[in-house]
Amino acid sequence: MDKVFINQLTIETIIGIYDWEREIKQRVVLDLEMAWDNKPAAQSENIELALNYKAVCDRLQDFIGNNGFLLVETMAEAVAQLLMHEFNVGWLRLKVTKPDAIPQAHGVGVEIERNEKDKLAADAYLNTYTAKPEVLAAKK
Ligand SMILES: Nc1nc2c(c(=O)[nH]1)N=C([C@H](O)[C@@H](O)CO)CN2
Repeated sequence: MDKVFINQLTIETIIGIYDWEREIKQRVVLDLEMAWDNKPAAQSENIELALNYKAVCDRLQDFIGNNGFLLVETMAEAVAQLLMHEFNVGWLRLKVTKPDAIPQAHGVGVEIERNEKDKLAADAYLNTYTAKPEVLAAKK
C-alpha cells in the first residue's frame, strides 16, 4: 500500500480539560500516515493526482489552530474524519502528542487508525466536528 506521510506537524492551540489549559495555547504534534495510490501522480507529474501534503498541513493548521478541543481523543477523531471527508483518504494512522502536558514525560497522547468503515455520514461529521461559534468567538 502506498502512503503519504507527515511527520511532527506542530500546531499551537487550546487543548485540555483543566481550567488553566483553557487560558493558554499548547503545542500538539501530529504524525500522520495516509493511504494513497502514488502511481498516477508519479506517471503524470500532476499535483492534482497526488495527495498534496502542503494542502493537508495548511488545512490542519487552520482547523486545529482555530478549534478548542478538550481531549486529544476528540481532536484525533475530528482530524481523521476531516481527512476522510475533505481529502478522500481511505485509511490513515494518526498519532497526536502533547509534548508539554506532563513534565516527567517527553510526550503523551493517542494513536488511532481509521478506514472507510469508520467514516461518519457527512451531516454527522459537520455537526460534530465543525468548530462551534462560541469556540471561534473565544479566540478573538
Ligand atoms: N486519555 C487522555 N488523558 C488525559 C487527557 C486527554 O486528552 N486524554 N488530557 C489531560 C489533560 O488535559 C492533561 O493533558 C493536562 O495535564 C489529562 N489526561
